[in-house]
Amino acid sequence: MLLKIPAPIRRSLKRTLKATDFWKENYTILREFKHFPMVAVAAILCAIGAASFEGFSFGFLLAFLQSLVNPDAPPFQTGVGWFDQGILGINEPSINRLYRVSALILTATWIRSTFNYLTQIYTDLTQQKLIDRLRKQIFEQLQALSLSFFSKTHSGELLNTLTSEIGRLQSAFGLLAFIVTRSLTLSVYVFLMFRISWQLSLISVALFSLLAVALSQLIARIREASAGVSITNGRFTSIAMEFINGIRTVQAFATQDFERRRFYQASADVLDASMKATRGFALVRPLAEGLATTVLVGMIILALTLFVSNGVMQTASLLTFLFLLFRLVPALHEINGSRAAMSSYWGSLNNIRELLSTVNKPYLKDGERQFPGLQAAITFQSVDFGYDPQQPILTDINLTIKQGEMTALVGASGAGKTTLVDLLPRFYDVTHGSILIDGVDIREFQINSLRKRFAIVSQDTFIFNTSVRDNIAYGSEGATDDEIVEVARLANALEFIQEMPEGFATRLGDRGVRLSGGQRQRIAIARAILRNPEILILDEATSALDSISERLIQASLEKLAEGRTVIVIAHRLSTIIRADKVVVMEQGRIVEEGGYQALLEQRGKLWNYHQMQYETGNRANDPAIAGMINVEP
Ligand SMILES: Nc1ncnc2c1ncn2[C@@H]1O[C@H](COP(=O)(O)OP(=O)(O)OP(=O)(O)O)[C@@H](O)[C@H]1O
Repeated sequence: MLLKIPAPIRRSLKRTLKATDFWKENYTILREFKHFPMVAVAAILCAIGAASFEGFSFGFLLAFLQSLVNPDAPPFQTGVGWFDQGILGINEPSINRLYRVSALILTATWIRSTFNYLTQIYTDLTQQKLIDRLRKQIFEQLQALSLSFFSKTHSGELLNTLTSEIGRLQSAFGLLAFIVTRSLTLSVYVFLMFRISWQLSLISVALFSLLAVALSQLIARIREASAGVSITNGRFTSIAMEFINGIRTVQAFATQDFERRRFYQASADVLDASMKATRGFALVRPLAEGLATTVLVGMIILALTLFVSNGVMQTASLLTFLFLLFRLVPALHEINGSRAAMSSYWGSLNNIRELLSTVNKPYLKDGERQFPGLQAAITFQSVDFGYDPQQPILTDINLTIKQGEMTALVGASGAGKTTLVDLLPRFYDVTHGSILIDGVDIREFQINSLRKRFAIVSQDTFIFNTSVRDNIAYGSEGATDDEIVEVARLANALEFIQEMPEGFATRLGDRGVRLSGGQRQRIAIARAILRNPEILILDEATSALDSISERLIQASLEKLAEGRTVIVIAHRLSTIIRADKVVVMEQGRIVEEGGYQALLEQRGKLWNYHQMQYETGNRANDPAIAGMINVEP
């Protein structure tokens, strides 16, 4: 009959096994070692070297003690003739042998120290290389993910993973390396102890194994608590980032108290979670020390009464055994302490693993074909799309955008205009239907070859914290200074750039805080002009400009648009009067389509928008609009 293990013990065993199933769980991270195997192998070899020489020095210590305690006893021998004769000098007087052994102990100790030094160097190198690989892996992962991942994930949490969590993982790896090297030394101690007295060694190993199992329970708890530390840290970074990035809004809305409460709460949550992990962690060392000392004292008494008093063991052997045991106990403490500390990083490990995992994440599948350029037309065929597939944003979109024409999208805020144009450079893929370029589904093209033909000027231009020059040249490597000045002039940005303290070399600060909204937009327009795109998307490109700048830029945009395919989204109808086709959208559907003039004459949706802008006087004085209004209401 099979022995039935009681449920609580079974649970506890399972938990212990889980707590030690380190390799399986961390495969995503550990597989990175394959990129620098030699460094890792060198670290392990040096650790083995250090442990071996530690063993030699103890072996010689035994010989030393024997010669010291009992000079008349037969000399210590290894059994290797040349070594015993030439190095240990077994035929020499005992005092000479003592000198020789002392020299050997010293030599072994120095070699061990050299190996220890090399182990440290190679371990650090392995650690740095691992962290470097992981950072790059995360970067590649973030590059590969579709934008929908970013709309669902807090940027603060991602930043926390990429910086703090990676830092914590670095510490965890340092501890792992320490555990491996110490374990090697430990195994040498155990080997020597078995050589001296297998009975005493068996008892020691059994007692210390029990101690390790008892601690595993505690360590499993620390791991659970550390998940809380990672979560609260992520939330805290998110809130801190929002507070810093949104400081203008916070001050404008006088919400300092609200922000303070949020910030303080997030900080207190980190404190609570950290303390929960620390309470378990702090218990490990005293508990391990108390138990180990009890074992140690018990062993000494046991050895004295059972083995030495009846001559089973020599005093020199007992002394060496105890010396080894005294070295073993702190090494065990260090290993246990490191195991516990490593568990407190488990949450970070989990976090990084989670981010690197490819399961349940939105990716855009790259196509095979090189995009040859637009020849005839882009066609939307029964396209449906939703950021969340259950919630459609675009429904049954059928639209043809002809090469070389200007197509304007008009509609109320939230109608889905930006969403529609975002599908073209494949920021997102359609949920149903397809988008064809000259009859080929855009999913068949290599994403980057497609995106290189586009330039997008949008409502929220991102300005990098580099010089004006580099911001304009972003994405157009190799642009000359003359070209950059020329596009700045075309975008009506030259004047304000030249007035800046260092002209084109002026750094623009985080997110371009040194620029006005209109200036930012002009930089974006210059960037787009420089790209010389085949397909130009203008999403409220001139919305932040005053009417004089707008008209000036409108002229340059029109020049830029010549011979290109342009898709323009604009609330101000004056900017799309010259469009070849106007598409009116409402609630994710196309409700009207045709030439501007023809649509006005139909007196449909566009007419309503036109009327609203005209009647409210919004653009009443706009000569372009005034010129257009040749249809009586
Ligand atoms: N990243 C996103 N994740 C989820 N929903 C989104 C996202 N971006 C936009 N939406 C939603 O999609 C709908 C259409 O938004 P979209 O920006 O396409 O409208 P729009 O017509 O361009 O509006 P506007 O003229 O104000 O720019 C809105 O209801 C919006 O809330």
